[in-house]
Amino acid sequence: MEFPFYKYQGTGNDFVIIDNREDFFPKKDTELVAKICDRRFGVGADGLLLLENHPDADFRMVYYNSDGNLSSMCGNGGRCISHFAKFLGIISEKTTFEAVDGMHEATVKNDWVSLKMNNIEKVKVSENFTFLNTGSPHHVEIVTELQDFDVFTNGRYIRNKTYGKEGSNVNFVEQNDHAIFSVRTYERGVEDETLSCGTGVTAVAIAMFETGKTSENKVTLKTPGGQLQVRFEKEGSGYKNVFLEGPAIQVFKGIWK
Ligand SMILES: N[C@@H](CCC[C@H](N)C(=O)O)C(=O)O
Repeated sequence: MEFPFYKYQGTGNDFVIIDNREDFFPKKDTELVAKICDRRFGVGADGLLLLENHPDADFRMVYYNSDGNLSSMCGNGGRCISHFAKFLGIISEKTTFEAVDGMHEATVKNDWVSLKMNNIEKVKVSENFTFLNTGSPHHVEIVTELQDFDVFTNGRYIRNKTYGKEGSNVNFVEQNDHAIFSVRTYERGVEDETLSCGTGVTAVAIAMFETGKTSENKVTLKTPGGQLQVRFEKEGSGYKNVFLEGPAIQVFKGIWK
């Protein structure tokens, strides 16, 4: 099977995106998705996204992790696929699309994408960490000397030990200033550190607000792949109007053979 694909990156979180409006892609072929995402035998990516038709929205986003399995929401993927929809001419500046966690709105201005995330209902604060679901599950833990921290070993341990079979993404954080945090993330389904995670930095911003590390509701998150912004409003015990903002870049187009 031969088909075109596009390579995208959003702060170094990289994706293969396929225009599947004609429904040709074998969606249950886990091995094919994993092979396309393989960095030696395939294109190489943290995940694969399908853009599909939707009866009431501009499009549907289908997200696979690089292990080939369908997963929960991907924030950077949502920003990249919105940029791709504009590139295809499906939308102009604003879009509404459906992902696995429901409807999302996004605004695309050149290579900058603002994505509205779902409301966050519950934030679980424990002594050493915070856990919340921003479309995907996230463990957030403050560490010292983040630059030298062993994200792979500690992230994998926490992912398996604390969260069992389902697992969780694991974010390690260091505060740089009142509303600036550095973040490194171990991603479930990639089973490695990625250069950035959109639902992860969203979780970090809210966890830092919830635990009083910042009183700002607009937070800058520095990841190894670049900088993202998250803004939000607190409502009761949850959060609404949560926006993830940053660059989304089309890197190249190719043909899968
Ligand atoms: N990179 C993503 C998160 C993708 C989902 C995650 N790997 C999971 O399975 O929970 C992002 O930008 O949010």
